[in-house]
Amino acid sequence: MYASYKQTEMAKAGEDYIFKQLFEKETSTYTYLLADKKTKEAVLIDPVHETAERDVKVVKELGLSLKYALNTHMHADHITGTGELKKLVPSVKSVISEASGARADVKVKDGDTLQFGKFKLDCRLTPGHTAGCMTYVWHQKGMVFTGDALLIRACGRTDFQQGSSESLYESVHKKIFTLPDETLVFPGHDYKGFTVSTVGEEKKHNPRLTKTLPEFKTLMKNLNLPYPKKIDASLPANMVDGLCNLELNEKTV
Ligand SMILES: N[C@@H](CCC(=O)N[C@@H](CSS)C(=O)NCC(=O)O)C(=O)O
Repeated sequence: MYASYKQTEMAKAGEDYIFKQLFEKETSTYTYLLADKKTKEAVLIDPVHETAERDVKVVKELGLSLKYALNTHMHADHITGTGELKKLVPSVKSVISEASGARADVKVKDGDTLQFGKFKLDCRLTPGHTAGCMTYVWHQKGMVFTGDALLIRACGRTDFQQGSSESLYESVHKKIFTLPDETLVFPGHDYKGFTVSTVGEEKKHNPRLTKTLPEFKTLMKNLNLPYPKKIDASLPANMVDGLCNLELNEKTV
């Protein structure tokens, strides 16, 4: 039984935070908005270029101040919205892992934290889908944003961008499955209509990650997925925050 989106929405009512799961239909991508209700500081995780204006509208309607726009990794299927967001809200800082090799205002490493209001996101490097995949853990609210490392009842493919099924298996088992079972899992995509899972559910029912490592490696080798339709445009654009002409203030935290 899945923890439902409604349940997540209900959990926030009357509390100290805002959480929204937003969807981009063409590439089935989830963008997440998290905010401190009191200080109004907010972050977006995995915004998409085409829906950046929608995201800014929501941020403004809720009276929030967008501090960071985070990428979990260098996406191959869509252009990130972080560059477009920086145009619309110039104070926003884009974030990606240092290991991704991509440009951003803030480059994070394993163990770094990102603060918004009284809240913190813990950065956990989870390579495998790409070498620079970062999972963001919101311990205070028992949520984890897994990007494409762990999908609901699936996981990210490992056949390009320095993908490695062995690394992915280790990343998920050591960095995600070690979180408390009740932790809500919010992935970067869903292609089947799922919105949220839990660590406990995925540990028990994920048809890929419950296999042994040799079985997992064989399974991943034989996925035979077609390349994402937008890969040729996405990879070069995402090296530079989704745009080619932005001033970036690169730094590490
Ligand atoms: N058809 C989509 C791409 C679908 C795809 O390959 N998704 C990736 C994540 S985005 S690179 C993936 O890892 N999928 C795993 C799976 O099991 O589906 C498109 O053309 O954009």
